[in-house]
Amino acid sequence: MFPPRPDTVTVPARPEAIPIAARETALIVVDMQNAYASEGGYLDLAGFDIGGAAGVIERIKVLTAAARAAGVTVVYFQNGWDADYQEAGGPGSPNWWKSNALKTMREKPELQGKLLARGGWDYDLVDALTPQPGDLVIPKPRYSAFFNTSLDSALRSRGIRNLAFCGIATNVCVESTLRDGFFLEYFGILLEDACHQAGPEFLQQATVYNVEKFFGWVSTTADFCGAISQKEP
Ligand SMILES: NC(=O)N/C=C\C(=O)O
Repeated sequence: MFPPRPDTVTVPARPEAIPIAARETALIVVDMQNAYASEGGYLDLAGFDIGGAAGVIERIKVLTAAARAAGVTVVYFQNGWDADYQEAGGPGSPNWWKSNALKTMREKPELQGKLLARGGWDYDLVDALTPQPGDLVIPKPRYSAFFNTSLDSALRSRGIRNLAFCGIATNVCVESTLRDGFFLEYFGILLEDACHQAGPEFLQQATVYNVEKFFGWVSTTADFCGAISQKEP
């Protein structure tokens, strides 16, 4: 049990409820780009099932509205690189070997320049999730948003200590960023029904287990929105 704090609301979560203050909390919307959530985007073209994306978009709409109303900072990530893929790294980077977007473009040269390139449709956030004034949009070149980005400074300068995660993919960029946040002393909350995995369903369960047991807390859209909508005492 956390010691009681007078200025917090309590988010129902596993393994235990977690107290948060809205002004010390960010809703982290991971990579809700056409690449990850739209038919014809990178994940779809690379053969991943994006069937869960539509439901995730609907829940993120609810989360972002509740967060803004409660004074929780909304942060959108956009994953990808410059149009010439300099930032993706060449064969000297493990990213060049492991990125399924880069591999797909090497296998299908007609896609070259189309996947995850800044300025293109694949890189854009889905139309249904448009950042509003006051939201932050942070580009990121690797799975973890703490690497080579302004994220840590942006959070620390605002006094943010708690990160509630939604988006795609649970087992890649969501988990990578939540884990790195743990090492930087951020409290990570995975909103399990507002995330979707890249790959088989057991990967969603694996991340949920990892977070609940080792790296943070697991909650839901309804429980998080219910908690932040209460007035802090
Ligand atoms: N946003 C993500 O979780 N991305 C996963 C894979 C990739 O970007 O290749």
